[in-house]
Amino acid sequence: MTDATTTAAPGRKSLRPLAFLLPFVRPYIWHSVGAGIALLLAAATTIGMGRGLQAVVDQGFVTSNPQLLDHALLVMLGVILVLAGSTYVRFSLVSWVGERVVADIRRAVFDHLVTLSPGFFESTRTGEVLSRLTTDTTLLQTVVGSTVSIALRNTLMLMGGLIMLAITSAKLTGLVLIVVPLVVLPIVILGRSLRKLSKASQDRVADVGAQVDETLGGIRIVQAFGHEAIETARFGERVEDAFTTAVRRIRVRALMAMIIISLVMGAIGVILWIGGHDVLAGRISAGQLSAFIFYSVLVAGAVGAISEVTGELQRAAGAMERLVDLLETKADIVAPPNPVALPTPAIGTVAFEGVRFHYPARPDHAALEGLDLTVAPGETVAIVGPSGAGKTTLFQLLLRFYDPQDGRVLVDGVDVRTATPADVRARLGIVPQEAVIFSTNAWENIRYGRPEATDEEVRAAARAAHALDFLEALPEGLGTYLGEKGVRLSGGQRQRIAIARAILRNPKILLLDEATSALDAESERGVQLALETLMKDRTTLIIAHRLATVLNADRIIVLDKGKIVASGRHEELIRQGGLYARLAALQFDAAGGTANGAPKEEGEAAE
Ligand SMILES: Nc1ncnc2c1ncn2[C@@H]1O[C@H](COP(=O)(O)OP(=O)(O)OP(=O)(O)O)[C@@H](O)[C@H]1O
Repeated sequence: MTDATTTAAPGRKSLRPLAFLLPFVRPYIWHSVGAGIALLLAAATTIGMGRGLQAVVDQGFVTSNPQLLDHALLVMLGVILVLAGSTYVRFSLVSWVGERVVADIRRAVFDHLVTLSPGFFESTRTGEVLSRLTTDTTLLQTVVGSTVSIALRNTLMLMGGLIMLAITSAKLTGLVLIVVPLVVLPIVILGRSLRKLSKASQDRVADVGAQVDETLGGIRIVQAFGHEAIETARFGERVEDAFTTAVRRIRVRALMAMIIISLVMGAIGVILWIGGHDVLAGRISAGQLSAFIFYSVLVAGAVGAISEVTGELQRAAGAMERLVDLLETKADIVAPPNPVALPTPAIGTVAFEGVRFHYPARPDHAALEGLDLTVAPGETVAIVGPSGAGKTTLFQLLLRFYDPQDGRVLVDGVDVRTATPADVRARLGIVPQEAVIFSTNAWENIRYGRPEATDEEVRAAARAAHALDFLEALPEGLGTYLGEKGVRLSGGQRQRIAIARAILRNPKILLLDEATSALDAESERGVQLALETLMKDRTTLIIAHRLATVLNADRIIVLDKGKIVASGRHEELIRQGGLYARLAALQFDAAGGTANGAPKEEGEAAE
């Protein structure tokens, strides 16, 4: 398939990425073969019609034979039936393959995307990935589902038409052949700039998508800061950019169509004039000239159609190139060839040994610097430290979203780099500061912790997380749709769902990032009780923001600039003075020691 289109269109090299479609088309080879046969049949029938026309003109009109006209009509009807039937078969098969291939590509790209490490998504905008999965794949669908077949059909018409032209009149065909390069040359030249403009145009559309994603994603902040007008103006600019780029592409495209039509039609006019003289001089028959015109129109139409779809093929080649880029992006975090099995049953130990780490985006800034930490099974370690100290980074390394540049991270005594990431993550449960809620109901959101859990287990987890009461009070109980990203829930409710999810997962090691946002006393108590249930009999690392948490911890470690600067129990550390005492005075109500331990500091999240 691809080979034929490559020969059909100029700019061979630029269409090469379309070859990556082949593995996706291969499973549906029989559909493609069927479509190919239908295509051949339709092309042959169309080409045959020229001969019929010649016969009717020469024998029907010139010899005034009405019977022959009747015959011609019957043949014509047969031809129309074959043409219609084969078009039906070709269209349905080709479109089916187009849709199927795109469905497969979308799945392949998405399947691959979810395996890429978070580092990739820091350097790639979600809007761009989104546009690749939607716009780029839709382009490919047009190509596989119609453009390729248009290009193929017209290539056949072009070749068949040229052969028939030569048979009908060698002299006139010679003239046509002089014209062809004249037509092809501008296509090649303009086609190149069209390709560049098409890519630019798609990039601008991706910008538009990215902006929508960002603005709507942060709509509350946009409105809270009164940035509507600024966002509107910025969006307006993006849209206008996309429009201007599209207009430049359209101009080149229109110019291309105009040049081609003038050249082709002009040439046909000249040929008609010469051919007309030949008929008058008796050198060829009227039927021959009719057939010649028929074939010329066919050939011109084919050249026109090919030039039309060339741009589309080139755009699709660009789209395929971008998709292949995505598909070929290697995940940074993969299982080693011979992964070490973690001990069973799980022990629940965690260790950092001389860990030095910087984020890929900031090679000059160490997020963790020679960090050593060992956590015993069942121990609760509270991590405190100023903002940016590296608390969250500890979790990211444990979950193996990144690998440290130096040192080792161990879970149950096994270096996480030597084990399968999924095995390591299966031992860990995480409750992030901002609970992630998916746009579905509570059943699905809690079951995220363990997809095979029964309804009863989900309810039990919700109960243990002190979430069952409020969930059952929703209009449709646990089946109530929670809104996109859980917008229909309060902050505390979202947290309790995240806790229920972790309870259901039942991990040996818990990673908790306490919310900084102040909750009302009732919600706070619910979350606190839920956490206590969750932490029972597990190793827990908790980024602490509440007094109750640090008071209950077996050990507190104080992190500053990626290093552990102190560790011990609350009273000890307060006695020592230093960073912890200062932090505690600021962050926890150390002096008053309120029962719920709500931080004095106001939370960042305004929800
Ligand atoms: N994805 C990232 N790319 C580059 N640098 C990062 C990234 N994430 C965090 N950092 C940097 O690494 C350092 C440690 O960040 P980390 O998120 O671990 O801090 P933290 O102690 O959890 O802070 P907070 O209490 O504010 O959440 C900071 O200096 C931060 O700017």
